[in-house]
Amino acid sequence: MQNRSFPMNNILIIDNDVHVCETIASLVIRQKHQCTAAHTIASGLELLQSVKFDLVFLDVSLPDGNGLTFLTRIKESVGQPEVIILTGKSDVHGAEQAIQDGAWDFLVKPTSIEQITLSMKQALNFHHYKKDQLTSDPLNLDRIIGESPQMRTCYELVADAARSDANILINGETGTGKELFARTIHDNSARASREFVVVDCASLTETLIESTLFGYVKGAFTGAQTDKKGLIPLADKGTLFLDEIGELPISVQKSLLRVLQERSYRPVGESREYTSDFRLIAATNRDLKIMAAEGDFRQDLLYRIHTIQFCLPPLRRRTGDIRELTKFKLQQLSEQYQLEAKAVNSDFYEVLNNYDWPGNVRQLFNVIERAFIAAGNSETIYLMHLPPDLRVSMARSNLEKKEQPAPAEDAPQQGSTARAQDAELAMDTLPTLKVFKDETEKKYLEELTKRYLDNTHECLKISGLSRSHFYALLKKHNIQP
Ligand SMILES: Nc1ncnc2c1ncn2[C@@H]1O[C@H](COP(=O)(O)OP(=O)(O)OP(=O)(O)O)[C@@H](O)[C@H]1O
Repeated sequence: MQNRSFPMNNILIIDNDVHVCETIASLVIRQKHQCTAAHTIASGLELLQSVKFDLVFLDVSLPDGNGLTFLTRIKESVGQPEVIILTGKSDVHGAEQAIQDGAWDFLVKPTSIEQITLSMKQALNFHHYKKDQLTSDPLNLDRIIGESPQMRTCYELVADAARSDANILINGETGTGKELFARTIHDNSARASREFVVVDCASLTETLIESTLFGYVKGAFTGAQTDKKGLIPLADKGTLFLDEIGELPISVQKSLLRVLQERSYRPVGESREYTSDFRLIAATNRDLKIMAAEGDFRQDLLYRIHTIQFCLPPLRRRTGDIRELTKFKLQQLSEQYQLEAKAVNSDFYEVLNNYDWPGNVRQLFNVIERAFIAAGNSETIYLMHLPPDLRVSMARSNLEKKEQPAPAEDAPQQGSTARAQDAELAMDTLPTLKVFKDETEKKYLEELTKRYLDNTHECLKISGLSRSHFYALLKKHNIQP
């Protein structure tokens, strides 16, 4: 990104500390920008409704509320400004979370003048760069639904990713759209006319890796009755998508690293080496940094795959998108089943918004489809058309939310599971988090496969897992499907 100077920008400071406002205002004016201060959230929001701001400095502890809770509304206001959070030491965790939700930066008070100036310049550069890009070369995001600020931040990264040839790592819980985003990057890139090749890393074993990735020639081994092209040559001039890279056995990671470094391969049974010019996108729902620290993922492979990295937000953190996603799915279903469009009863969305959606968009779409089918010829979908198991867990989760203080945003579970975990956590010696997570995951899968014996389809629907991820987990925990 070039460091350009821009005509006068319009900057808003929302902070109840008059001294902070004056310091920032004098800086802003020295840079020949225009500045306004508001000392409460309410007065700041009122200004944002009618005036186009390019940048907002936002305090966290304001007299009428926590500034972070208004981040979304601020980013959605008319000027779609960048936001720099001003925070005290005690709010740093929340501020870090805000960065994931689309804030540009956070500054811990007291902050140096240099730091404020640098952050402001970078945010304004980015703001104008983004606007230029949007007008010059719009992205095709036809298949992706969502206008929440979190999603808009992801679209900006998609734009960067599509214009570059850098390796990309997409993080996100199951069903958040990692594959959809990977395809969208490919479709918007210079490689769009070539193949998008999906490699299911969960199924790559040591014995399969070479033949799957590189292909083989006839007679290379028993059963090789014809030549077979591997996935790496298929991806030549296109994109290689490594799905669920966190499930890749450590023994296989070294071979993969070599291919990624050299971009060359030799089909099994061939003597010649070939090269393949592919662009790499990897996806995972696991924290590869933690895995690398624990020795479960190669550090060198991690460096290799994450030149650009972004994290897709879970649905529960962008409930504002649920309505559009539901409408999109209903429209798709009425075309698929050739039925009249169905409307949704008014309290339907409220219930959907209050649920935690562990399986994210995939789970939401499955639930909508089940409700659509259950509604039969009815023109309206009512709450009673939602799957009973989901209604029970939604009701339970609603009740518990009312009874308990709100859990931390990234608390992994809720409801009865959380209670069971609470009991386990009462033990004298705590296990490592990894051991605890693994044990809980195993118990969940054992219960799931016990309840829905022989019904993989149902297991996938309930858990919100993809088929390959489900089987990878069964393999990991040695559970018979
Ligand atoms: N923002 C979105 N707009 C429209 N559809 C979406 C969106 N996000 C996800 N989906 C849909 O949800 C389903 C799951 O998406 P996808 O397979 O890309 O998720 P994933 O993160 O790769 O899941 P997993 O980790 O389990 O493989 C797909 O049908 C996809 O089209």
